[in-house]
Amino acid sequence: MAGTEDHRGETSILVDSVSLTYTSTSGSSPLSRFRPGQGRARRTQVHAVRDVSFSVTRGEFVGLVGRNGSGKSSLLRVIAGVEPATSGTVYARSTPTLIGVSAALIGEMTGSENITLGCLAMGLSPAEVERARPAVEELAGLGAAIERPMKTYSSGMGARLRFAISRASHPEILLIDEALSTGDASFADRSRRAMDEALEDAGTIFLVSHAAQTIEELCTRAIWLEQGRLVMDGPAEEVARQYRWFAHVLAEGDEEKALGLLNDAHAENRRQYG
Ligand SMILES: Nc1ncnc2c1ncn2[C@@H]1O[C@H](COP(=O)(O)OP(=O)(O)OP(=O)(O)O)[C@@H](O)[C@H]1O
Repeated sequence: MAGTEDHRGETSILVDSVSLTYTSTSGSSPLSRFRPGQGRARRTQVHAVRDVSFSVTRGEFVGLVGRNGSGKSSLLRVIAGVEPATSGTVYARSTPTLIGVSAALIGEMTGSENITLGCLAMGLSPAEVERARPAVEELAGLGAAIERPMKTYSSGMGARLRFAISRASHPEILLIDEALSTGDASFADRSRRAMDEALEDAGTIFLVSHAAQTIEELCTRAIWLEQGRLVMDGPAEEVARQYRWFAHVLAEGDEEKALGLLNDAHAENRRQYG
């Protein structure tokens, strides 16, 4: 486009030694106060993200992959700024849009009304909302259900609407947490096109998924987390291949071998990418 500069290659996000520790209190029930010595609450800590560092440039599509509880969503929430890091810093060139959080939608309202609400919440003016509406409705692909209250939608339909709304503001940095896995095949197609457009805007996309295949098909780069630590950061195909092998070995019950693969991948990553 005339007059637009190509910003590809510029750093859009820098994650510098980020850790996130959740502290929760457990073991105290109001009734247990009747029994002396039993009412003391225990504080437990979960180290969800441990000393993770990387930088991402514009035009990159980064997949965060790892097992349940490996820290993917927590890291995404820190990048989005909805969860403060316990230590370390995230520098972002513009405000990242996290699907599902930015669009604070209301179940009693129709899909159409929620488009208005979600777009206004992302900072669009009423006129911009009306201009964006046809594209949002097309991407969400809900047909006549767009006039039904959102609480009547399946979780996949809700995810589609949130994804479509989040694209309306053309954010430079888009964060997606498993949204795609809830869509059907035709939605997957449309969302893929929407993501290609986002990358053409010289944007940056993060996608969280357990599925190595999704990461491999969509992303240019992948970051593999295990117990909050960065195991590997590299080309999506290579990371997905090694993660898939690790998950397979673990599913077979060979924990020793899985640990060996984890250590090898980590060592290889340090050797190649510092
Ligand atoms: N609000 C919270 N309070 C306490 N612990 C939490 C909280 N949120 C997440 N955790 C813990 O932090 C760890 C990382 O969780 P997180 O949701 O980031 O993992 P994940 O890789 O996204 O998992 P999944 O693939 O299952 O969604 C887990 O041990 C989880 O139990």
